[in-house]
Amino acid sequence: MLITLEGIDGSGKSTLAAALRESLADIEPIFTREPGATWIGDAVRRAVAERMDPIAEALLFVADHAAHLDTVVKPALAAGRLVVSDRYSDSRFAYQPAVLADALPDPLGWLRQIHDGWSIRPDRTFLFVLPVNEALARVGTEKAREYFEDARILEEVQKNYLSLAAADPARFVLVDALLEKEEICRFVSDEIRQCARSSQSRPR
Ligand SMILES: Nc1ncnc2c1ncn2[C@@H]1O[C@H](COP(=O)(O)OP(=O)(O)OP(=O)(O)O)[C@@H](O)[C@H]1O
Ligand SMILES: Cc1cn([C@H]2C[C@H](O)[C@@H](COP(=O)(O)O)O2)c(=O)[nH]c1=O
Repeated sequence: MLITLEGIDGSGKSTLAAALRESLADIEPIFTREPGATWIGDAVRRAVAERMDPIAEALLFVADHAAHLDTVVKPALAAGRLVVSDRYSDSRFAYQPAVLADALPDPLGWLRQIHDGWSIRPDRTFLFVLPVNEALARVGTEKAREYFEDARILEEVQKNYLSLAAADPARFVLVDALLEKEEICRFVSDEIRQCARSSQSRPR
């Protein structure tokens, strides 16, 4: 089973992933992330840091996804493991249209087409939702900000995420990211366990 965690920068995904390592230890999930599960992830981070052309940047994110599926996700699913990915294809569908609007007539359509036929659809996606100003306050100003960590871009990204969730309510579960970390972890752990039980009892 494939679980993904999505949401704007600073919404609490990595914090939850760390907490799930303990709360789901008995079912031994594989924890992974995009970008960064492969060396292509390093190239993506460089592209973001250098503000590369948005089409080149989008294609690097897609290349990272393909390598991530090949080296981590597919082998783990084939072995019957639960996979939890901190960011996945919905990050592309929410972020890249916010920076590709001037480059392409239909960025989301283009991105969906590129993923068609080979990507794997998650079984459940937890979407962390919180006000952009709170997310930016959490990210802080100590480290140099990536260009995505900007109020205007993140407002657009969050709007895109909410549209994706509205179009696919059977897959998306909205998480109130303003709740206490412990409460979020309890809620998501329970949902994942429930989802794992129902996928085991479903006829194959
Ligand atoms: N529920 C919460 N309440 C208050 N603060 C939180 C909560 N969850 C996470 N934080 C804090 O917010 C900051 C950002 O959290 P985190 O790094 O988990 O976000 P993220 O979604 O993984 O961000 P990014 O996508 O930029 O990597 C951290 O300092 C973390 O301790
Ligand atoms: C997978 C993916 C990520 N991004 C953006 C989102 C973040 O601003 C950065 C890096 O991710 P991190 O969780 O902060 O480490 O990249 C994106 O624009 N498109 C994607 O597909």
